[in-house]
Amino acid sequence: MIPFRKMHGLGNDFVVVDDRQKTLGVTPARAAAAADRHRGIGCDQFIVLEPPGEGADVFMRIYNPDGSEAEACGNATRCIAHLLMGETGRESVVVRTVRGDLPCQRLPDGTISADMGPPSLEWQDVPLASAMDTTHLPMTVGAVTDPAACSMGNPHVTFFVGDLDRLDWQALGPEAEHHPLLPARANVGFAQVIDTDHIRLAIWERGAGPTLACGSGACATLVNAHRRGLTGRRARIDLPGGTLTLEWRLDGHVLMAGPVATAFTGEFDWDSFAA
Ligand SMILES: N[C@@H](CCC[C@H](N)C(=O)O)C(=O)O
Repeated sequence: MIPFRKMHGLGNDFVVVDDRQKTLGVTPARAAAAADRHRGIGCDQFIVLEPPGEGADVFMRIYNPDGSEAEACGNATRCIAHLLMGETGRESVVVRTVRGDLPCQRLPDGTISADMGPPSLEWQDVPLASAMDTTHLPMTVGAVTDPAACSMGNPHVTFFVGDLDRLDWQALGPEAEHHPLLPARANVGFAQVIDTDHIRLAIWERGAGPTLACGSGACATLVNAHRRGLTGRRARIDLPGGTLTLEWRLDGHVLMAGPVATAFTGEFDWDSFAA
C-alpha cells in the first residue's frame, strides 16, 4: 500500500505521495486515476515528491486530474514547504519544480510564503500562438474580452471583469482554456479589481477546471493587473477558498503567502482505481 497525505491551500487540494525512493511507479494515467473525485481519492493536483539533487530540499512533480503535467503550482509549493519544514525542523526550505527552485518560508503568523520567481511576459514564453502584446490579447469568450497573459512557469490569461458575481465564469472556462491563441492551453483567471491593493479572483484551471484557489493564478493576476495600471505591486487576492497576499517585488520576483492544511492521511493501491 502507498501512504498519501491530503493537503490543501485555501481548498485547492492535493494528494501528496513520497516517491523520493523512486519505488512507486507513478505514471500520468495513475495520477489521473487517483485524482478522480468519483473513482479515486480526488484532488485538484496529484503531487509527487522526488529526489531533488543538489541545492534544493525536494523535487515536486505536479499532475493535473487530466494526467497532464504542470510546470508550477503555487498552493502545492506552499503545502510541500510546510511538510518539509515539519520534517527538517527548519523555517525555510527550497522546493524544486520544472519551473525552477522556489524558496519558501514560514511567516510569523504561521502562514507559508513562496517566492514564485519572476513572470515571463513575452508572447513566446506564455506561450501564445503568434506575436502580440501580452497585456491585451485579441480574445473574446462569451461576454468577456481583452485579457492579459503571462507565465509563472505555467501559462495564465486574466480577464478583468466588472462584477464577478454576475458572471457565469465556469461556463466560459473550457472555451478560454482551449482557445486557439493558447497552444499549451492556459489557466484562466476572472478578476474583479476592488481597489489598487485588492482583487477578487476566480480561476478555471488548465487540466482541472474550477478550483477554490490557484496560487500561480493569483501571482499572474497581480502581474497582469499591475501591467494594466489597475493595481500597485502588492495586493490581497480573495479567491472562493480564501485569501492570498501577493507582492510583485521590484527585483521581478512574485511572493505569495497564505495558509496551508493537512486534511487527512491514508493509503491506497493503484489497483483500487481500476475502472
Ligand atoms: N493549483 C495550482 C496550479 C496547478 C497547475 C495548473 N492547473 C496548470 O496546469 O498549470 C496553483 O496553485 O498554482
